Amino acid sequence: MNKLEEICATKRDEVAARKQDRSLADLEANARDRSAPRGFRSALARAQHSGFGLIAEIKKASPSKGLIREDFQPAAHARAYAAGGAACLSVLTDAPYFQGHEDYLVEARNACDLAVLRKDFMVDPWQVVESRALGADAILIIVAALDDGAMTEIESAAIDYGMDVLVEVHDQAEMERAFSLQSRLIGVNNRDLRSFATDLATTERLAPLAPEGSLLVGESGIATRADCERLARSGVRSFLVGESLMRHVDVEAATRALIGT
Ligand SMILES: O=P(O)(O)OC[C@@H](O)[C@@H](O)c1c[nH]c2ccccc12
Repeated sequence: MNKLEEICATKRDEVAARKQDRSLADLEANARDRSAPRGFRSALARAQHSGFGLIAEIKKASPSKGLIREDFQPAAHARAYAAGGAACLSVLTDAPYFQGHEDYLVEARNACDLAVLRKDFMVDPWQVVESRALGADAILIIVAALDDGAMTEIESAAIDYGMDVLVEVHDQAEMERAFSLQSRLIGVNNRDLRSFATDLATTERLAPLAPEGSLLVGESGIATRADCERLARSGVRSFLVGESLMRHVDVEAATRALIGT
């Protein structure tokens, strides 16, 4: 079993346990009661029209690096990212591998007016309803983690709630599978979730293979403005950045230095 399969197996158990505590009807009522999602894709499109679109990630720890940030304060990080010019946020909610929590998403979203992606491993449409009930504006679909049927079902649930979907691919075969989805918001993960090796050339190689009209996001291993400029040369003007920003003492200044003009 590779790491991604292991994470997804753990997630399936977690979701089965959560389903015991929270009825779908209650979650649905909660999700429907919320005001409309904040536009995630539209915020990126706007930002990358005149500069770079940044999805700034709130990430406490990762399986490959362990604890990234000691003084972890989701609300303060969210405000610093917003002040530094991020277009949207991503918040890790997976606990076993990333030390994330749903509360971090709620705290971050309440602290600013940016649209927020729930960064977790979606294996069941039930999690989409849960995500909307928490307030998430967008979800992630990791193509490598799902078969075509599950991928489509999860996407349909998100569209049903008016949420945006970031479709994550890591190789050509996954990019080809992404064509069968409706979302044209495609993230190319430079990190191989099976080995955790990171290479920015992944985005350069896959960007030209994306469906017509896609908004592309370069994900993982991006640390400097030069990295953003490098990826922009292959037509990618939006980025998902976590660790390198989280490690700075002054997160707002680091955000501005990464994408500011
Ligand atoms: O911290 P980095 O190297 O800037 O990467 C951010 C983000 O791309 C990464 O956290 C990520 C990309 N896809 C994922 C899927 C699950 C968990 C995490 C991720």
